[in-house]
Amino acid sequence: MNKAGRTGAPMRALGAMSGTSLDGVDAAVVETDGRRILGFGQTGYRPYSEAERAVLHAGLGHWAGPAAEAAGRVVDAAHAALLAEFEGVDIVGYHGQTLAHEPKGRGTCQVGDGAALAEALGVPVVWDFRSDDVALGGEGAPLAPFFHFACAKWIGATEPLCFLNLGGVGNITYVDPAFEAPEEAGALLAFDTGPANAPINDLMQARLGLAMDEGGRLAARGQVEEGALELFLAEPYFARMPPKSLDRNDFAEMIGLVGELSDADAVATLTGMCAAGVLQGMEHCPRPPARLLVTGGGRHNPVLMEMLQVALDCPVDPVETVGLDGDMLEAQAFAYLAVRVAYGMATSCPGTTGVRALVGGGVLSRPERD
Ligand SMILES: Nc1ncnc2c1ncn2[C@@H]1O[C@H](COP(=O)(O)OP(=O)(O)OP(=O)(O)O)[C@@H](O)[C@H]1O
Ligand SMILES: CC(=O)N[C@H]1[C@@H]2OC[C@@H](O2)[C@@H](O)[C@@H]1O[C@H](C)C(=O)O
Repeated sequence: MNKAGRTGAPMRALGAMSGTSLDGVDAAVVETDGRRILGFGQTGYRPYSEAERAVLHAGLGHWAGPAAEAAGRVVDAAHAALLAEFEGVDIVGYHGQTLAHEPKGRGTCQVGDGAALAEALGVPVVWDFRSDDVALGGEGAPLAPFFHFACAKWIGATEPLCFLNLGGVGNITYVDPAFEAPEEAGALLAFDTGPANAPINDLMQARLGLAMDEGGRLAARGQVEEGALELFLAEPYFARMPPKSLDRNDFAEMIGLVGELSDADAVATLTGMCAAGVLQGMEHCPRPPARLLVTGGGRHNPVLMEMLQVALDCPVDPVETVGLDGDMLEAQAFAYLAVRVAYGMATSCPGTTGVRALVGGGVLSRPERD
């Protein structure tokens, strides 16, 4: 930890994310003063075993109780093992695993014990990033947008652009880099676009015993079923104005919409639904973005990328095109956000989560022996 705790002093922050795909833990170092990105550092990945993934799956939708506690133990152990490989870290941002998310209802639930991780690593840990935002009337997600703003500055963007994350769920951030700071009104607009890879993975698993549609190869052989796509787009979520957010399984019944289709047509249609949600969402951008930069595993799916590119006037590229790491952007985001929390800076605002005021969410736990 930066012992002085002086706002503005650069820190070496380590962020860790266990995403909705339940594939594993990503970890990455960012050097930052909480405003600017000063550099990127070491990255790491620790996949969950089949048995661990089953425990996490069983925990989805649970807010407490044995299933949630078992998931928490898996998440804590995987993070403790992976993060111990990193040296010279001042602070850790520990997102944990979202088990349930109902911002306008029961709240939001990420398992992972930051206080225990701080003890295990001997480093201060920021965790429980989303609860304060939800308590203040926000969606609690997405939280990466403040980091996307810093990324836009880092790549020297001068025109408005969008970052699109295609994980289990999709989320988009419109950034206007003409603003000085992310919390200024108009600098950011962000929201979840709809389901992304989660329904594709779930269908591949259920029908073929495969984890994903690798390279979009099955979707490439199928046709999008327009009737199912229309029913999907009639979901009230798409008519709602942003900001708005989703739980991983909010659209689980979509698999039913493609239940009668062949494997190839079903996966093509789910892929089309993911793209359609993004395209629908982009209509909310205050100005047409100069480009769409795609992060998350969906950028490896050429069928999905092509569906976006043919429908949009601006270039659609993976974030690697501008020197960013699309496998690590979310982990880097929570490294960056941890420093902001430690310095008492905002991590969300009305444009990103719909919260009424600026919020600096997150709990800071220091180890006893710090
Ligand atoms: N080569 C590939 N071809 C097709 N799809 C891929 C490929 N690689 C990854 N994916 C998809 O991306 C998913 C992983 O994406 P990612 O790691 O961004 O998700 P996540 O971070 O867990 O989710 P979220 O951002 O919603 O929390 C995989 O489960 C798979 O569906
Ligand atoms: C509640 C929750 O965990 N939401 C995740 C999820 O995964 C993608 C999308 O839905 C996004 O809203 C969010 O994660 C990213 C990291 C975020 O908060 O920006």
